[in-house]
Amino acid sequence: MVSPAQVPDVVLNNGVTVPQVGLGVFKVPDDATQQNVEQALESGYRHIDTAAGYYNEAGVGAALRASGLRRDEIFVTTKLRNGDQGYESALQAFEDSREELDVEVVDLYLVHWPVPSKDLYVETWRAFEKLYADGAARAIGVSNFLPEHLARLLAETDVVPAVNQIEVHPTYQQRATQAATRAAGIAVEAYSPLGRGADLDHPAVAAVADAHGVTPAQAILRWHVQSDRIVIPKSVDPERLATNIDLFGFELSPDEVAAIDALDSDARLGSDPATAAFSQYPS
Ligand SMILES: NC(=O)C1=CN([C@@H]2O[C@H](COP(=O)(O)OP(=O)(O)OC[C@H]3O[C@@H](n4cnc5c(N)ncnc54)[C@H](OP(=O)(O)O)[C@@H]3O)[C@@H](O)[C@H]2O)C=CC1
Ligand SMILES: O=C(O)C(=O)[C@@H](O)[C@H](O)C(=O)CO
Repeated sequence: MVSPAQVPDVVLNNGVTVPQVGLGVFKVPDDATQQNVEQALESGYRHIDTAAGYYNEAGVGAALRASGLRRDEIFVTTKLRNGDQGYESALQAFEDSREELDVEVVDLYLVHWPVPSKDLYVETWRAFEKLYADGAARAIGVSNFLPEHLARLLAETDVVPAVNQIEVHPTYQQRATQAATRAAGIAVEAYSPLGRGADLDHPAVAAVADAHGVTPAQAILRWHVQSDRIVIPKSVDPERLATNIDLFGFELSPDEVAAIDALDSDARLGSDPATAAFSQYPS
């Protein structure tokens, strides 16, 4: 087990701190989520990333209650479903998430996707600003926001997002979006940080992993950590779960970081934020 104290905190632009490595639970069925999160907490994780659209917030909440840890020892992120964008509907959806999670306060609440075709993300952000002002969310942020979406939010609203959670892995690095995010003082959080497993077999990754006697996943996750990104790998395998956070006993050289940087090849795995418009309600 990694001691939670070994995992560095990232200080967000409002002073709230978040453990740099967290557990993502996308695609973990609700009835398996409690066990997954409990195992993660035992392995040293203190940061969990879920979403209303993952339909497993209740499992996360059950693990929080069963853990015996104080609520303020675990950082919980959840996200607004695309179909709930809009001022009143976002406020109601937040209440629903709070109930599912069984928490008073959400640590980080994200607008899951911009859905520009609906043109509701500015109005939605106003609701997020209210939740933040009320203290119901300790930090508010966005996900899948491209530079143009960030620019509009910055121009038309008051609270600068604390986080932009975007797809980043060795073969898809979104450098322009990372740069625009950081330029606005917003932390970059990498989702699908292992390329959903697809980047693990790359020979350049294997070479770095072999040099340090670690797994390819550890090599990639250490690359994220040294590149100042918050990172939220998913694993339901207890051994992989444990090693994915065991990143603080080795360090990549600048050449090794550069070797992984060089794998960028525009290999997006997820949806395109410029056009994605799915509602995230079960069909
Ligand atoms: N905001 C957004 O739009 C999005 C957010 N996310 C968030 O990011 C999180 C992580 O992204 P995700 O897409 O799940 O992909 P990841 O890059 O985290 O990859 C997960 C896959 O890699 C496997 N894996 C994990 N660790 C290892 C390891 N050490 N060795 C070999 N295989 C491994 C997992 O299998 P196994 O479980 O069997 O170990 C799973 O198949 C999500 O769970 C979610 O919280 C993800 C997508 C979009
Ligand atoms: O995992 C997420 O957080 C996502 O938003 C997406 O992966 C989404 O749910 C999806 O699968 C779109 O194709």
